[in-house]
Amino acid sequence: MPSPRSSPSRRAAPVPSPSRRAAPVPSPSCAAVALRSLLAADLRVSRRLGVCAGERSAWGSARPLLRLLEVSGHGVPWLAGTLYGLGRSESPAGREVLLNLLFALVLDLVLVAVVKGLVRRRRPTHNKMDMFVTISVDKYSFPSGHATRAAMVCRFVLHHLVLAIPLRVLVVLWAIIVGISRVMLGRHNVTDVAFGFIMGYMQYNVVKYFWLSPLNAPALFGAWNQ
Ligand SMILES: CC(C)=CCC/C(C)=C/CC/C(C)=C/COP(=O)(O)O
Repeated sequence: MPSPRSSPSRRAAPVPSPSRRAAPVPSPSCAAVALRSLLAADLRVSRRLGVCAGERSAWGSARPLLRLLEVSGHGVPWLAGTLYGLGRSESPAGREVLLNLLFALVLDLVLVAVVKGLVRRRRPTHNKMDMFVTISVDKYSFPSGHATRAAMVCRFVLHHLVLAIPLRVLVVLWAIIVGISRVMLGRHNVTDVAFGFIMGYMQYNVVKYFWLSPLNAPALFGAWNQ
């Protein structure tokens, strides 16, 4: 007669030899716990604020307006507008500013793509991926490219265009609203936008440091000014 199989519960547990005992699991550091709590709160708050994430969301009827704002901070219209301005500009000073704006916009696209590719944070699950023209890294959400561009362009415009105070206020408001709309549309979490604003603000410092002028890039301007 075959002998009955012993059930797993009846089997004697193997006793690990002292040398093979599992190493104690280190408890997470305070910083790791704080970061995890911040990210959990970020997800919770961002989901609540995503009131225009879909047509059926609480403020779904405002979605077309926010999508218009999305286009206003998108890379394509900014690049196209700057190239168009460069082609039409007749003053050397205007060309210098526009050439540096072009440099700033390309720098922004590259830096955002690098950080998105390194961090690889997925967009919020409530986001509907119906964005106007995206590149592969745009499946990731950290940082918000719209927030970096809005903050950088805002600083650029305030430094290089002579504008009346109401217009200056409007430029700042536009940048802030573009950032907020990213969370309302469900495209981003709050931390993506907050970091995007900081990164865009600092990117302008890079543009200022490497400012292209006829003195440091004579070949670039010489060909043009002939
Ligand atoms: C010439 C060339 C490669 C242009 C690329 C312009 C382009 C597709 C930019 C992407 C803009 C975009 C969808 C950024 C994503 O913004 P988030 O705020 O959603 O991160």
